[in-house]
Amino acid sequence: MTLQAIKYNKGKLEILDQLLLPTQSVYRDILSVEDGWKAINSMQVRGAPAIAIVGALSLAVEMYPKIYEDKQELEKDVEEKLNRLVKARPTAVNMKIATHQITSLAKELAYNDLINLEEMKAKILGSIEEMLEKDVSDNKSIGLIGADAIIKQKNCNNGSARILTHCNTGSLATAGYGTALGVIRALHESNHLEHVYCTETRPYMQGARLTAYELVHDRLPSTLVCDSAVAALLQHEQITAVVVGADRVAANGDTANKIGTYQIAVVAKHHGVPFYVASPLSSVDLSIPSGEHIPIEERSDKEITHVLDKRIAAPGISCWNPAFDITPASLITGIITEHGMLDPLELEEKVSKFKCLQKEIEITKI
Ligand SMILES: CSC[C@H]1O[C@H](OP(=O)(O)O)[C@H](O)[C@@H]1O
Repeated sequence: MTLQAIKYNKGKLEILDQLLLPTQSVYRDILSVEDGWKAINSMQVRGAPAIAIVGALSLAVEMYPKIYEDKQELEKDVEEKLNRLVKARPTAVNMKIATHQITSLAKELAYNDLINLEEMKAKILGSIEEMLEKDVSDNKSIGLIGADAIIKQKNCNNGSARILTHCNTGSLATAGYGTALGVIRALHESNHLEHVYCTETRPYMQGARLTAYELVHDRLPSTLVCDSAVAALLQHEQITAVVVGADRVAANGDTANKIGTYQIAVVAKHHGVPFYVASPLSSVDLSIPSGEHIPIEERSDKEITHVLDKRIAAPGISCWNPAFDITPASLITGIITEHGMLDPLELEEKVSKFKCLQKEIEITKI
């Protein structure tokens, strides 16, 4: 049975409450955009693609029973609700990109006299619901492309890879299969995975609580390490490659990802280990020229000073708790997208073409 962070069927949405994993598997009903906003902001659901999908589906849940006066009211409701959801978490770009795509569709439909209100509502709902399947399909493409590149590396002894990953990029961060964890799954499915190491990923512990949960669930040969053990791991183990996810990739290839990613990239460079970012186009933001323009979410001190609500840090100490950091393109070997492995330096040109093609395909569907 595959792990499902998101369960959706014709206007009924449930999310797996990731704050309770790995000890409890509890699904929560999402009955409104407000429920969706709270689930994203509290990190009951997290991961760049999953944030966008749950956000958009929470709008679909509201739209299903709603009777709109006219197409303009529907367009206004869509735009207002999606713009609210973008604010739930600032760094991952997927919700912003999904908002732009869905509100652009709503605008085009609102002013197309050949489309009536019910047809407009159906097309918007269809566009939102398509996100689920597309995400899984994109992740499987990313998995195959990334696994193929790693297997071809000179240091992949007898085609058997030893991978390090950070944070959670699997079925719990997406609609299924995962991005960086999708690459790991693809290596396993083709019998090319010798071992995977995952970091605990303090302070929110996505690695220890979520990635370890997925790896054990899939019975993959894996080991959990402290974030502080990464340099020693690369010093003592023959790591074939590092594969991480992305919350937002800038036009020049600089990448925002979970805090700790940058230091892993520096260590990988020092040890000559290829460092890949697995990112669907839905996480690439060409409107941001480089990493210093990506907003970095800062979270509460309590995430650092407490573990399971028990204080572990001295009262009175101040904290700095950025949830993400920026890995410069110069430290990234390749960006694995559903359309292929991209050199960070060619990202802007290639992705611009892919996004133009995607837009042309969407227009034909209207
Ligand atoms: C497949 S995107 C996963 C990406 O999102 C995570 O952040 P968070 O758990 O705070 O949503 C982390 O940066 C992962 O790489």
